[in-house]
Amino acid sequence: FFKTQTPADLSSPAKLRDGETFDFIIAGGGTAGCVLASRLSEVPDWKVLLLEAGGEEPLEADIPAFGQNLKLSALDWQYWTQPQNTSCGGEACQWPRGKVLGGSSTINDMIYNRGNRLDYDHWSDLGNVGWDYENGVLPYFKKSEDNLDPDIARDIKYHSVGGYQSVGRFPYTDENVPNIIKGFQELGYKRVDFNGPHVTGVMHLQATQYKGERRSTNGAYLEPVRRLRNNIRVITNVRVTKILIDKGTKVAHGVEYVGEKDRRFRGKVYAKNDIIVSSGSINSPQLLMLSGIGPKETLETLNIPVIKDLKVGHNLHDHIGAFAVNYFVGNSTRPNSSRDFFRDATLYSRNQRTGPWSGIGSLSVVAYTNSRYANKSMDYPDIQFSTIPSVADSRDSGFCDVDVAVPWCYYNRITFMPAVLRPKCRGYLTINSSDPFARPLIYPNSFCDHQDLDVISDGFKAAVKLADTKVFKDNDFRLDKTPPAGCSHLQFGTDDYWVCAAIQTTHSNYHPVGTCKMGPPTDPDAVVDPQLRVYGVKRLRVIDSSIMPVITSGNTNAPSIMIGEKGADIVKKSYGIKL
Ligand SMILES: Cc1cc2nc3c(=O)[nH]c(=O)nc-3n(C[C@H](O)[C@H](O)[C@H](O)COP(=O)(O)OP(=O)(O)OC[C@H]3O[C@@H](n4cnc5c(N)ncnc54)[C@H](O)[C@@H]3O)c2cc1C
Repeated sequence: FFKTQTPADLSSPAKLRDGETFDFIIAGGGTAGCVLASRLSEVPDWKVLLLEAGGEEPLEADIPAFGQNLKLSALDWQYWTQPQNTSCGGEACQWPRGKVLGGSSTINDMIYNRGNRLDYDHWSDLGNVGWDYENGVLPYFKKSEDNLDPDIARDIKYHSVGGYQSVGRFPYTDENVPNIIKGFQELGYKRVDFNGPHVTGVMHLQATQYKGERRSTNGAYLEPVRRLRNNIRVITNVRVTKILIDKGTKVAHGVEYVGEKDRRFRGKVYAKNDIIVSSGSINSPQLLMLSGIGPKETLETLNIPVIKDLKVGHNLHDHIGAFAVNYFVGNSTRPNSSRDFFRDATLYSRNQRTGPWSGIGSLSVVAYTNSRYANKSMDYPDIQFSTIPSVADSRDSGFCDVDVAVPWCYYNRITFMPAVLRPKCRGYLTINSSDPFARPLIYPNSFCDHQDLDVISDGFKAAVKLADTKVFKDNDFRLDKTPPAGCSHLQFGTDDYWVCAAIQTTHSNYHPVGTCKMGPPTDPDAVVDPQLRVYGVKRLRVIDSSIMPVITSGNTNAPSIMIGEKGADIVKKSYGIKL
């Protein structure tokens, strides 16, 4: 599935000539990289090169319900963590990352969530001048946004129309979605727009989509401009393997690249202005380390000459969830026959992107609540629920003979997955080879601190309460009390049971951040300053999700778009461009 690429895409590296010079080089065409390429190329005098290891975005990635099939496909770097005994039952956890134009915004679940205003005020309090909510980041969320839902867009303090990134509710909603929302409401959750003034509560979420099709940042920012502007070059299937930095002056002046499919294809390109690393939270730190920027001990062991000793790869954290609370759904949305399936295919393809394929099933609901540690008076919840659809018995799914996952829209079970929004634990990632094609080693250290287990346990308990609501009973949502492997000796619902279930069924929310931490000069762990410049190296910046000093309290795609937007203005300003 998703293995095909066009001949033009595969031959893209040949369009790059060894030794060429540009004004800016961006390493990585993901969420932030596409935003940057689009915004920097607004300056007609600047020649911008975007290098992306993956290929062009395939049409299949546009279908919302098919998101599950993108994981472990050729569009995914297919990372796995190192096994640790406090998570994923002691096994490696799956950490997908987009390897395609648009990066993770091309394979993600499209949930549009900016996080909490207090997250950004905290960044600012840490010394990151200019990154507070009201004046520092809200203007950039709004600059990017083209909100399609009039009931949300009318709140012009928080929302806007006319930006590159379309945001709105999916055209299709199945009958379970309003019932799930009602269930949360019965428990006292308020209906909110969590991208607006109030966060704690439940929302029929908005997504990075346009009329039933995914809008990655490639589709939103790059596609509309790349063929109209002759000062932007986009090269796919090329991996940046090293940043070229003068050892004496410590000035970054170019990059080495290697063809992703044909490694004989290689060369160097140069930048008159900045090199911008936008390779994401796993690959950005890897690229810096390969280039001599990182922990001295690591680099010396691998005989990589040290340019700058920095805590690259540290401060790794993510929203950690677990699959411990599942409900069978009375109103199964599975197709009864192949005829139903083809009806849905026709609705989607011929009927202007309508029908079940134009949505993501129960995943359209997000709710926020507080654990015992959160201050309830602050509207700063520390638990987020995702409502993940699945087929209870995939052998009975009608898809068993096909090598694809069941689309999100067909399900008879929902996992109410709480995620720890502000984890105490920090992990790290490192390299054990100077080969740029070797995989970095990821140590998330999830649930290393008991407080994180307490928070998720409070989330499980809150999710179980839904079973008592009238709407869940009336609609035959049945709590599945089957214990996860390794927990059957414990009584369902006890504290020990929840701790066991968290460790056995750990699930990343796919939001790793923090590995090239932004911080003031006084922060010994900082890799970039608040202008996103790498400490100790000139003309080198990191602009992507890896710079977050502390993870935002929500999904991380919208914040990565904001970082791209704000980063572009920071760069423009530093070169005297009037904004
Ligand atoms: C499966 C999945 C589901 C998710 N669901 C959601 C969701 O619903 N909502 C949400 O808000 N967030 C979601 N996220 C998280 C969100 O998408 C990411 O936080 C965000 O996309 C990160 O943006 P980025 O620019 O930092 O990195 P990325 O978007 O990952 O971009 C990095 C890019 O750099 C390229 N690259 C890497 N190394 C090199 C190299 N050496 N040379 C050249 N190119 C390179 C990569 O191929 C990639 O295109 C999800 C993520 C995943 C993986």
